[in-house]
Amino acid sequence: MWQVTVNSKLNAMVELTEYPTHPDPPVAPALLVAAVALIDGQGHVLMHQRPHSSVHGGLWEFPGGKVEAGETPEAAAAREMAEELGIAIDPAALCPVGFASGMTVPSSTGGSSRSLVILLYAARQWTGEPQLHEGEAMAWLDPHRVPALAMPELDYPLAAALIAWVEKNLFPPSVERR
Ligand SMILES: Nc1nc2c([nH]c(=O)n2[C@H]2C[C@H](O)[C@@H](COP(=O)(O)OP(=O)(O)OP(=O)(O)O)O2)c(=O)[nH]1
Repeated sequence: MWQVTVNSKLNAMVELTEYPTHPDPPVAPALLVAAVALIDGQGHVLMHQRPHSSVHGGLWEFPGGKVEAGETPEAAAAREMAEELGIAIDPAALCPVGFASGMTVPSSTGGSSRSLVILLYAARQWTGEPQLHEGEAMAWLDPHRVPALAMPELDYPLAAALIAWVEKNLFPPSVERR
């Protein structure tokens, strides 16, 4: 009788271990976004207003976008600068400033929310004059004014990281001022 009880408990444990009856739902990998704080000779940062038709439409952001499969975040940031602003930027000239992590807002077409990580880089060297290709507007601002903008939630910690970064003048000496 004792043996039978032990065996049935063991069987139950094996069953629980090998055949979970309530598996966790699959979790989509985090969406990785690379964004850039372009800093001009006056120490102003370029902020970009998202297209009204997009997620967070009309809010201000650091220009950038999703890292695509097979791309490094730096290469993605450089590609987005060309697509959104028409400037060429050397991925090696991007300096990491900080990151923010949260969840995406569900899309208006019904997509569900997923994990989102935004990497913020700073740059003060690029080729060409930034022009508006996709957004509603752009503006050069003292970084201390950025937190007063209407932005997606994750941009507030990114703005705080940028302010701390510029106050400490953390650009490596090799990255020359524009
Ligand atoms: N680029 C950028 N995206 C941001 C910021 N803050 C923030 O929450 N996001 C979110 C909005 C989106 O969920 C996601 C980036 O999407 P995106 O629409 O800019 O990316 P993308 O250019 O690759 O867009 P698409 O080609 O898929 O249309 O990150 C920010 O400061 N810059």
